[in-house]
Amino acid sequence: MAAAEDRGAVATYIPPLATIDPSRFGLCIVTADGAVHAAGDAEQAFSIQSVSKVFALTQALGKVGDTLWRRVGREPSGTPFNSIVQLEREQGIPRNPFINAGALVVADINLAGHEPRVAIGELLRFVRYLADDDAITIDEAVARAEQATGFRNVALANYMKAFGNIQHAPELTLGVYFHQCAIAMTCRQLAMAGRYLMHGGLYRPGGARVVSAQRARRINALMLTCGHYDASGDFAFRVGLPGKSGVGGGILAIAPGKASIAVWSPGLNANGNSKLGTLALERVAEATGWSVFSAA
Ligand SMILES: NC(=O)CC[C@H](N)C(=O)O
Repeated sequence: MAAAEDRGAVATYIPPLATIDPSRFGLCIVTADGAVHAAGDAEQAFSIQSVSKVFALTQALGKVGDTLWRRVGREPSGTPFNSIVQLEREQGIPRNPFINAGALVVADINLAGHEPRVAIGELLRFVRYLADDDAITIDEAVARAEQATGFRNVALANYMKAFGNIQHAPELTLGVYFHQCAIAMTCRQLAMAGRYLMHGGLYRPGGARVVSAQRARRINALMLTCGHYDASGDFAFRVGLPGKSGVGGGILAIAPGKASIAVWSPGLNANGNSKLGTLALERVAEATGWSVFSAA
């Protein structure tokens, strides 16, 4: 197949991300039988950014169950990841847990009256467990940079606080959010961490239950409909898999019952999703027939 020339542009609004080499590309596929297929820079750690919203949502649902949906919607937003416009009309209830506003409410739920480091530590332990890898860390430089430059997120948190949908001091909730975005993982670690979503909520076939089958199904549904913001429709059209992107250039995609796939290429398209990563997933889905809309 032809090599893709245009890799998109790296995110520059978070300064450390601006320095990442756009020519990097990694792919890892963990299939249902546990086999791991890695290619390119699959062992290189990158900032998972908004991919963390999947794990944070799973953690928050574990804490408060379906009462979470009183504070966060389940509809695609049709707006960019950092948009504020719907919040005024919709009384501070974000459309879904994968736009920044929704992820901030999820972070507020995970904070649960503790110090931010408690919630962060809990999420990091959860991700390490899912990936079966204690080497996963948080990139403090990225977290600090987001804290220093994340004015839109500060605005979102304060705006929702005014509606009563942020319960802690906004700076504490933001601290949780910025640190979860700064988790660094390799494609291998990310694909491993996504296994519970391919196995109907199980750690591995016959293994421990991470979430109920219903919850895994619902998280996958949200990834399909909302995981790529205002490009979620296009991602479903081209790839046909539940997926969650991040501005670090990573995407986690799930083929239920078949595979957990992580791809990383730092160059982004206009919607802030990995350009080459999306193309790679499109080709993987085409070659394997894994689209959830396939007849097979
Ligand atoms: N889409 C993303 O990955 C955005 C995450 C980033 N930390 C932000 O809040 O802006």
